[in-house]
Amino acid sequence: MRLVIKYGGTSISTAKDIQAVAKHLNELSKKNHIVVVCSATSGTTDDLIEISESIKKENKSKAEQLASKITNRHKQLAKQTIKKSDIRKKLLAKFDQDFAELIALIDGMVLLGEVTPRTMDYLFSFGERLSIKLVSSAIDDAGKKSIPLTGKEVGIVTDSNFGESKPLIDTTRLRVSKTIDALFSKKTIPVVGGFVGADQHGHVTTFGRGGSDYSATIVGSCIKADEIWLMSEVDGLMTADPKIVKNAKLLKEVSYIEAIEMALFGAKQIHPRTFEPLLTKKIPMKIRSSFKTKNEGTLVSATTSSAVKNTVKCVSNVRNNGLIDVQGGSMVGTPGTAAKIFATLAKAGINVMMISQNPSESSITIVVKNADLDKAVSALELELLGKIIKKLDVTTNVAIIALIGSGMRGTIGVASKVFGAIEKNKVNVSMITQGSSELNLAFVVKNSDTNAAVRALHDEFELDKIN
Ligand SMILES: Nc1ncnc2c1ncn2[C@@H]1O[C@H](COP(=O)(O)OP(=O)(O)O)[C@@H](O)[C@H]1O
Ligand SMILES: N[C@@H](CC(=O)OP(=O)(O)O)C(=O)O
Repeated sequence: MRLVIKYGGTSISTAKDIQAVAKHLNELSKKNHIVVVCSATSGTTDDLIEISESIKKENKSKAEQLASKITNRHKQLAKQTIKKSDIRKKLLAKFDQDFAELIALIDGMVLLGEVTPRTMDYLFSFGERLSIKLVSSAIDDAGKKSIPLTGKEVGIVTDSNFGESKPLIDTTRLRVSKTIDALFSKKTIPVVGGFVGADQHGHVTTFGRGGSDYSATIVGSCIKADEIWLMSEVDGLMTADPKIVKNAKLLKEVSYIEAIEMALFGAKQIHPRTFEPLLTKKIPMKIRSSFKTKNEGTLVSATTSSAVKNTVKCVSNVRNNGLIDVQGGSMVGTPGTAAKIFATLAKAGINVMMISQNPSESSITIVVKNADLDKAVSALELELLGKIIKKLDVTTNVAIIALIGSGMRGTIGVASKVFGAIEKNKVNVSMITQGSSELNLAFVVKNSDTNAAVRALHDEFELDKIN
């Protein structure tokens, strides 16, 4: 089989885990052609983001401090993970080159006072540059031939939308399949850095947070993989975040459309575009535990043969959003109002997570990420306030709670069950929507009510008894 196996940061953050991953890959490579895709080690991308924040605040010493934290963590991991001294020495020497470049980059950014989306993507790419070398060296150490490749080196070509790029899929397919086929014929295991690509001019780009999942499916579709596995600390897709609901159950099978809804509403922090490359080729994906390798995890495919007849399969949540209530008398019966609002937000590059319009048409409520709130409000204020909009009310720190499951389609009484359970828990709901496909029912609560709402719904729909 041709397999693409992606490891999240949580699977490659201790020497013991990296050694276990290398051993597992060694076994798998005896019968399969494998491509490994790695995220940065846990916390590294967050540290790199903090470096960019420190540079913006002209705090160079904080940025350098964070860079040495990353350096020390990786050197320590290299020393603990790699047993053969020649492999370890080579790895440490390569790390030294990367660290020198990271410090030079910080110097340059501070000197120019330049923290543009392009320089940020270049900075953020260091996490995966380091992790692929570590994992590839561990595979060599375990006795197999391997090579680390950044997204750019493997041939992932994207547009120049830094921070949220998309692949130019035909160019990417040509380049990636050529690189990987050549390595397969030399029995070398490619370890590809997730999250990162490069535009047509060779400038490093990223896919946005969680983007390594997307890298795995892009590579998988380019090489016509038989299966793609996403390995992480959890057993698979669960009926709710196991960190919130202790008795959350593993979902054995879900369809692509259900998985897309789950990703959009925060389940397992999967990148929302992850499933796109799989839809036409119908490549099955498994979401599995990197620690319990015998477990099958969750199968995500075009159809589910599953016996799971539950109306609802998952209660997911996305915290840290902002709610904007757009009001204005002249919006009533004025065609094109909603279009103008969304065009304004789209022009400002804002991703709208949820929308609802009050039946009297006098207000439209929009949910965006907290991080986009400032930009969204100022765009609406500049372009539309005093014209079609009379007033903007803003609430920060809200969470979206979503119930997901294709069985909800046409099922009567789901909403009343939901709001009955929520009311019993004294949680206040500020906005409700149902997707036209009836695959989800989503509503907004205060961040601080998230756990109570998720647990109440998990109990109400008896998801701990899902089969
Ligand atoms: N429905 C869900 N099923 C499984 N995990 C979930 C779900 N919702 C949230 N999670 C969380 O997703 C996390 C795993 O995703 P992620 O952090 O992306 O892993 P990695 O970095 O290893 O790829 C877990 O820590 C888990 O708490
Ligand atoms: N390192 C990137 C990409 C990624 O996908 O990470 P993870 O698989 O650990 O969520 C991030 O933190 O966003």
